[in-house]
Amino acid sequence: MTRARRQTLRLALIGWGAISRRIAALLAGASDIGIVAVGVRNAAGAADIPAGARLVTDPQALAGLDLDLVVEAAGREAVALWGEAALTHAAAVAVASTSAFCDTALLDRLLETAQAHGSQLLIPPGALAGIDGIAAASLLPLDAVVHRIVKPPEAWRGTAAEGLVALDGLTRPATFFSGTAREAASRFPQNANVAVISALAGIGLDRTRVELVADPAAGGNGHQLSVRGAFGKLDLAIENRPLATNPKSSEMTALGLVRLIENRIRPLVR
Ligand SMILES: NC(=O)C1=CN([C@@H]2O[C@H](COP(=O)(O)OP(=O)(O)OC[C@H]3O[C@@H](n4cnc5c(N)ncnc54)[C@H](OP(=O)(O)O)[C@@H]3O)[C@@H](O)[C@H]2O)C=CC1
Ligand SMILES: O=C([O-])CC(=O)C(=O)O
Repeated sequence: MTRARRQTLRLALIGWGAISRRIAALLAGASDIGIVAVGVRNAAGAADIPAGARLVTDPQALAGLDLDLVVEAAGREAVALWGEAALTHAAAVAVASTSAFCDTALLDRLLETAQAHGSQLLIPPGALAGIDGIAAASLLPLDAVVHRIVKPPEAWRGTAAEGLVALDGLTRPATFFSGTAREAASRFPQNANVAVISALAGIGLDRTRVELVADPAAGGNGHQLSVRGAFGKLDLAIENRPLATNPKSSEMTALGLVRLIENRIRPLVR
């Protein structure tokens, strides 16, 4: 028997900002992946979507597009607005704005929709590396997960950090927040989506500890993860180059999403 695998993955992107544009640029030469729709809330800023893609502003317009995958890279509110329609009309939905999952009722509702429609909600690694290791380790009891996020002061501008630390004129690293992953992602939805990713891979939103640091000497957006448990010890550090068009978001987030997209269609999953 020959299994049928599609020749071309039918992909929709929700949001046409820094991450979606980077994904589209990285996939430009991929003949086996077609961006068939881009979902926006304001069509005015989306004149340059990929040729052949349909511009949609209503989540219900995802119906009838025969989608294999929807990738959300729009913002926390967009997950509630687009999530259920996407899980109804596509085989899988990957969410970048994972801070939305601090709302447990929303996550439960999306999982019910996925269950009802035979689709899957995918949590990409975001700006992180090593999430596969944490998720595997969590099959045995975990004692502690600590996630330290270190970014240059400009990455924290326009966020609640401004009320906690004087970002201008910092000469040393300043740890301005220490708390649970749920608190971190709720209060810093543009900078701490990753806290939800490490938390859902490991010991959950209320047991994962997060520290947020503004460091004038930081060469990029850094993530330091420390995991302890019955599996052993995991320590990792990654320093990501920010996206040129959004210093809050890392290049790695787009790269991780491209890997996820390719793995949905390529014969070799890596
Ligand atoms: N998981 C992770 O590790 C990471 C997650 N992120 C998250 O990914 C998301 C995208 O990041 P990035 O591309 O850098 O952000 P940008 O701000 O560059 O782009 C977001 C885009 O989404 C659009 N948008 C906002 N709301 C909606 C909506 N309801 N429907 C459709 N489009 C909408 C905005 O359009 P406009 O405002 O013009 O309407 C904007 O063009 C953010 O939530 C960010 O916090 C980022 C980095 C890492
Ligand atoms: O890109 C990063 O370093 C992480 C990020 O912005 C987020 O989690 O929202």
